[in-house]
Amino acid sequence: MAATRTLSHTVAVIKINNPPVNALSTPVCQALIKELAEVKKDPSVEAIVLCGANGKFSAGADIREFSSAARRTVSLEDINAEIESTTKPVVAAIEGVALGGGLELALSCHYRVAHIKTVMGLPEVLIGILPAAGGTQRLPRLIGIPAALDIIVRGRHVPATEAFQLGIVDEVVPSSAIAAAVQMARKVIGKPMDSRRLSTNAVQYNINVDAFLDTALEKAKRQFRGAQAPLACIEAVRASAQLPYQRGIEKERQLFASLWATGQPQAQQYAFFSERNVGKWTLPSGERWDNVRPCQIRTAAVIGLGTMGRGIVTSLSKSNIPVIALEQDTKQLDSGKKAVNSLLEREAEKLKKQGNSFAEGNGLGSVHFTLNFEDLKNVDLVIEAVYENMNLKKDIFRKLSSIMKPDAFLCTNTSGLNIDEIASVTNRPQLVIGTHFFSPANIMRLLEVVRGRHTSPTTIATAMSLGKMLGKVAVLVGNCPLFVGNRMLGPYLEQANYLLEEGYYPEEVDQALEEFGFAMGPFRMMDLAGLDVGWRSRMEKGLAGSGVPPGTPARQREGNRYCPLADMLCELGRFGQKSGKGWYQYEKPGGRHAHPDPWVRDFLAKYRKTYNIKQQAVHPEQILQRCLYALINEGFRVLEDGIASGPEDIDVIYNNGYGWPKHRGGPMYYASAVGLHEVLMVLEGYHKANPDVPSMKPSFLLKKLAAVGGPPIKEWRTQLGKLPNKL
Ligand SMILES: CCCCCCCC/C=C\C=C\CC(=O)SCCNC(=O)CCNC(=O)[C@H](O)C(C)(C)COP(=O)(O)OP(=O)(O)OC[C@H]1O[C@@H](n2cnc3c(N)ncnc32)[C@H](O)[C@@H]1OP(=O)(O)O
Repeated sequence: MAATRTLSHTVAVIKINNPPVNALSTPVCQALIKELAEVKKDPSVEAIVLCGANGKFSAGADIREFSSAARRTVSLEDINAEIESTTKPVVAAIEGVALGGGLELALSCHYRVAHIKTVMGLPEVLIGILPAAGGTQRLPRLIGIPAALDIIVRGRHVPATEAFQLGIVDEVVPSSAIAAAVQMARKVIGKPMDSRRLSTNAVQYNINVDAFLDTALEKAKRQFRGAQAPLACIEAVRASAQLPYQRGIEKERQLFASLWATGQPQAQQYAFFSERNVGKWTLPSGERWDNVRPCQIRTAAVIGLGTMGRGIVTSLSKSNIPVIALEQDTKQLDSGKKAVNSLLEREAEKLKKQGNSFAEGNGLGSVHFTLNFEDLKNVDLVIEAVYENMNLKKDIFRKLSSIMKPDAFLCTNTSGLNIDEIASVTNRPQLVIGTHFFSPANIMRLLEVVRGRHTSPTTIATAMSLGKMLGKVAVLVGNCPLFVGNRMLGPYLEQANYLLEEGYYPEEVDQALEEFGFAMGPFRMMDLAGLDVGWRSRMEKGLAGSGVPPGTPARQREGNRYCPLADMLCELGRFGQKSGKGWYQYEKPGGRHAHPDPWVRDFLAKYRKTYNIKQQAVHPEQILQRCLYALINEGFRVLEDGIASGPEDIDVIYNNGYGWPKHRGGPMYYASAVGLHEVLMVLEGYHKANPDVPSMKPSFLLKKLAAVGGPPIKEWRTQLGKLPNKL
């Protein structure tokens, strides 16, 4: 039953029932219409309470229906209008979540009562659309333009206490919201309701709305880089102030239709479901997320309090897991402790602003700092987060192996080293796993969980469940050099470097990719990460520095093209932000504002002259194709090698760890949207002209998928089924 009805004295309680989140699917809407019609004409009913089953009001429209062949036959706004015009008072009893269409439904009720732990909001912008069931018109009428705009454009979840302060709900209760709503309904029977019908009110404001919204629009264009939904949200809110309600609704609908035509909602909704699907991992042996039980992690330890370790400690502590943080000497321990404390204070501040606080015994109090490995012996799980050096990591794992209790999980936060080699020095390779966090680890949502050859299904389940506890999106990947995200970054950065050789400047390449929607272009990103990191690794591999065999041409390694520009910068001490100079110049070492550097222009001009390279004209389209198709091609190789279980996994990794614009779905989704044939043609053309760049040789899988007509992304798995799976 999509909705049920009971009677409490003269109050009818209509309950939405559509597990797991009471989405307002077509059957739910039909049931609501039926129940409403019946209670309206039932003389024994004097008031109505609307609520959701299983402690959740509603997570809004059923997103799956948006793209399904069966188009909605019922408009949510028509139901809302029906509720609002009812002469019997309607009270929403909000528990758990009231999101999107769920909150819009509640806004059409005459009163709202919320349980104190509820969150509500209009998060449609995060799936590429705008609230299209009257939300953009009713919310500004209730709480004013600035507050409504903030909620709609950011799509943020508003806690019940804040919702009460803003006037979204009339009452917040610590116990049953349904019981409180029934009480309220009985109180308001017979009271005048005109002012409670939001659509009949005018928006109140004492600001210059146009100027305010124009500023918001400019800011959103900069902040959301090409995403259309935030801009449409602002225009819809403008309509609430300028137009009568009904015309505002028409505008809302028009904006929705234009957004849909951009293709961005489809990409963002694909990203939404991909994020949920990556948690449903399956191993070739048949073990899966739903048949392997994770172990409970009651205590954890982190080794190394550098940038990554500090973030990981904070993340664990924020999730109420007591942590032991270990460093090798007092100086590093003290500086790590100071940094962790300051991060935790910031987290506590954020929670305070949201009306929450750390529960007693959690947060700061749960971190114990130590120099002594023996202190770790009883924890359930340890995460090693020292710098990337195989010998150092092996030493630590040897030690852990002898100290830790036999069933403790040993995780390594490497960003690309071999998990099997690390596991090989332990007495429990089945309990060793890679947990690759992204910096800053207390903020970035991605966690690559890397399975080694001997890692057990229980260890995988535990690491994946830990990711969820930390509020991260955990993606299971196989063990290969650099895993998935960093491996794909290699060819992307390689092309960015080649573009500099050929005549482009760092700021031009960055600009093209930032306009595409990346949070940061490749050169800004390299400056932030530190150019010395890659340099050291290239030296270790004999590609740079004294390890290069004598007589090797400067722009060649092992017969292939090589760009030595980054090595040359490092030799000059230009390591990026940390040294105040890299691909850009900064106000000081550690400075964060990148300025184009005339020195770099001069350096590139001399370099081109030395190697007789003719400078080419700048084509932003070429920058995109070269960098993005190189990345995508490597993504296909990752799939071919069975390192990720599907294109969605890669897309989730890029959306959440590498600043890929979500409104473009992810690199593999983007390839399918551009057309696999088009991607293949560009790669083929480039590779024919540049056979010394092997990373641009079209992958077997791309060719195969293009040959069968470039099927939609959801059908790629049929081809993948025939390939090896290294998970
Ligand atoms: C031309 C096209 C025509 C289209 C016409 C449309 C007309 C438009 C009219 C009205 C528009 C209304 C706008 C909306 O309401 S859009 C929906 C807005 N709501 C959201 O964005 C909320 C999304 N959900 C969440 O944020 C979370 O799921 C949350 C509710 C907070 C619960 O989180 P959590 O407890 O972590 O659980 P999961 O995220 O794993 O979700 C559990 C399962 O539920 C599925 N789910 C969640 N929300 C929806 C939804 N709104 N519709 C469908 N399914 C949903 C989710 O996928 C999980 O499923 P599974 O277990 O199978 O993985």
